[in-house]
Amino acid sequence: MKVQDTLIADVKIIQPAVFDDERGFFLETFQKNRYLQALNITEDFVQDNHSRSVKGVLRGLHFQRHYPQGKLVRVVRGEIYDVVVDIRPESPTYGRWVSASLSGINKFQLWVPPGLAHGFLVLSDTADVEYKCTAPYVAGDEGCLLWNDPAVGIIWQTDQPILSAKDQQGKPLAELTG
Ligand SMILES: Cc1cn([C@H]2C[C@H](O)[C@@H](COP(=O)(O)OP(=O)(O)O[C@H]3O[C@@H](C)C(=O)[C@@H](O)[C@H]3O)O2)c(=O)[nH]c1=O
Repeated sequence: MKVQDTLIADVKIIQPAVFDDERGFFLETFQKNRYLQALNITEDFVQDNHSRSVKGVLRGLHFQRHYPQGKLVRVVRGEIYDVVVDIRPESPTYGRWVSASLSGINKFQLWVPPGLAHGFLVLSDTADVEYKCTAPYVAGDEGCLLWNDPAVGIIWQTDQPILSAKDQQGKPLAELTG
């Protein structure tokens, strides 16, 4: 596998080794020792998630305040524009964002370290997204950064995404702390 750095030091794009043959393909989507070492992950994964969304859905930008989750994200079918925002006030890249195109075709993965905000826009007719988390979901601990906060300036590929009621109430970066 190849691990690509991004401008947020801890956020990595992973290109797994894919073995194609006449039957189809095979890949390892996680292997504990290799991934923990390559991504500098110190915690175990304790939860796996799967969501399906239709084209134009934007989920995010989510984080948990007291129980931050590291997330290893991949797309089984379809394509997403996956985005991470550094919301750690003490970080040298505070307020910066990075993106990656993840699809069932490229099989790329994105490592989102604990404490950052994560979200994605669905580019294909539907997208099945699976991700491993280093901490369990804690309802009520969730925070939501406003997807189009001008202070962050994410370049999305739509200006009218389909949002949940919760995600329409996301907060600007400046209001997340305190
Ligand atoms: C995230 C989550 C949701 N749920 C429930 C709560 C709710 O009834 C329903 C849908 O929840 P949400 O609308 O929060 O789902 P969703 O918008 O897909 O939330 C996810 O978005 C992406 C971008 C992330 O990074 C994830 O960590 C998570 O926050 O599923 C769980 O039971 N466990 C979970 O881990």
